[in-house]
Parts: sequence; structure tokens; C-alpha cells
Amino acid sequence: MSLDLSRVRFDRAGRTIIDDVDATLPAGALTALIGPNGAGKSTLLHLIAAVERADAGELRLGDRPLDAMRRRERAKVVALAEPQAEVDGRLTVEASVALGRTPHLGAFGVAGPRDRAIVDDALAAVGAASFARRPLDSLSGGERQRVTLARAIAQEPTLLLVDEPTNHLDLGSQFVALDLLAGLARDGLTVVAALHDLSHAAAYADHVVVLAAGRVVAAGAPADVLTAELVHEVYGVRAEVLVHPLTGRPLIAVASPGVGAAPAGPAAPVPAAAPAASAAWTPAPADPVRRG
Ligand SMILES: Nc1ncnc2c1ncn2[C@@H]1O[C@H](COP(=O)(O)OP(=O)(O)OP(=O)(O)O)[C@@H](O)[C@H]1O
Repeated sequence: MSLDLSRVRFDRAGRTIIDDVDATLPAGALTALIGPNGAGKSTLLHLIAAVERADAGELRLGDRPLDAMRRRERAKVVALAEPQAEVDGRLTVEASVALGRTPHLGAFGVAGPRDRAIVDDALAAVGAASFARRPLDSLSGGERQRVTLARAIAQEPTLLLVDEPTNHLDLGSQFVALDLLAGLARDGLTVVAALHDLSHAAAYADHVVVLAAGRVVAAGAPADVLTAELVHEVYGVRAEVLVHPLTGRPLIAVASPGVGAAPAGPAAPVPAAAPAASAAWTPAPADPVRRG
């Protein structure tokens, strides 16, 4: 089911943090929510997950307003995985992931074989089965991040919200996490991930929503939205959009305004003109990617 946000506003401490946001996050797709620090990404995820309540506007999942759902029902359909989720650190990984089943348990709160199988599958999906019996507070940041994701997956939601899913993860694990989210979207889930790495968004997202100062400044397919102009306007950095040599997806190369500029001072040589921006990157023969 798609998620539709209509004129959503949220004020906090006399400031408008989310400002008249309209967006459609498609069903069965991975939407990347991007934007600079403080843009409002986490806040928007909190409004969708009912951690906070919007001051105005409507949030609809399919044809149902989220606010019309009872708390338990909403907890069944919407899961939020965020790095700062507060869970007792003395719990084992397994017990923590089993909390994801809470909205689905009957009146006595007893987990059955199906619940346990779902927890096992979620642990396996994030590569956490080998440390399932360890207490949370013994884990590294990356291990903990995987457990947070497993808990949300075990919730079997219709809408999965993930705040910075690659936080703390090593290079290989980042791709495992993103592959997992993209796979869940292919299986029909509506997945929304707040991401900082624009190349991750370009590589994995079906849809991108760009927030800046609480407003949607662009939305659409990654190749249409993630342009050099947009990156400069929103992040204030120079960018060039290349073609990834391995995947063919957009690859956003960025540099701070100072990098590549002429050194200061009278003795500085006059720099050669910068090469014109090219739409595609052809790796040189010596490129290690090509040699492999
Ligand atoms: N409890 C609060 N009281 C006052 N302001 C808040 C509160 N929570 C968030 N804000 C402000 O709301 C704005 C949006 O914060 P939010 O965490 O949603 O941004 P973000 O896009 O997720 O940022 P980041 O990329 O840094 O995680 C920020 O300016 C933040 O300081």
C-alpha cells in the first residue's frame, strides 16, 4: 500500500520542523528520504510511526488515514527501525527481536512457533543468528544496528521505516542491509529509508524524496532527482553525476567547494581549465575495477 502525506505540518519549540509536506511513497518500492542534517527526516519518520503527532495534515496508508487506526493496529502495519531505539541492553538479541512480534501476540502475550520462526528468519536475514544469545549491551554498533533492523522485520509490517540503515555498518554490511531493504520492497513492502549517502540512494531507491528545512524540494525517480544542481542547491557541494561502471546506476561524485581549487597566494600556478562535466564516466584502462 502506498503512503500518502498531505499538507503534513509539525511544530516544535515555536519552530515549524515539517512544513506542509506533500508526498506519495509508492507501494512495493524503496523510497530514499534524503536531505541535510536537521532537514526533518527523522521527524517525518516519527510522525508516520506515531512517535509524534502531526499538528496538521493527513497521512494515509492505502485508503486509510493512519490516525484512524488504533495503536495496536498501527503497530502491526508500521515498523520503525532507528539507531537510537530504546531497548533494555540486558535483553538478549533474540528477546529484543522477539519484541517485534508484540503487536501480533494474543491476549496473553504468548509467542507461538510461528512467531519464533519469524524471529529466527529475521535474525538470519540480518546475519545476527550467530550472536542471538548475547545481551544487547555486549554488541558493537554495527551488530546492534542489524538487531534493530531485525526487530522491525519481525514485526511483519506493511510499511517499514528505517532511519539511517547503514549507520555503523562496514562496507560489505552496508550493501547487505540495502539489498535486504530492496528485496523486502520487491516482495511488496513499502519501505522508506532515511539515507545520507546519495550514491546509496541512487543505487537502491526506486523513488527519492528530498527534504530541506522541513520542506520537500524534489521527489521522483533517482536519475531525475539526483542532479548536480540539486546536490549543490541542497548540500552546497560540487557534484557530478556519473554512471556507475559496475551497475549502470547514477553515481554521485562530490567535492567540497575548496577541493581542486587553485592554491592561494601570488606564486600559485594558473590552473588548467577544469574538464567539462561529462554525463558518463569511462574508466581509464589502469582503473582497478576494470583490471579485476
Ligand atoms: N525535541 C525537539 N525540540 C526542538 N527541536 C527539535 C526537536 N527534535 C528535533 N528538533 C529539530 O528539528 C529539526 C529536524 O530534526 P531531525 O532530527 O528530524 O532532522 P534530520 O533530517 O533527521 O537530521 P539528521 O540528518 O541530522 O539526523 C532539527 O533542526 C532539530 O534540531
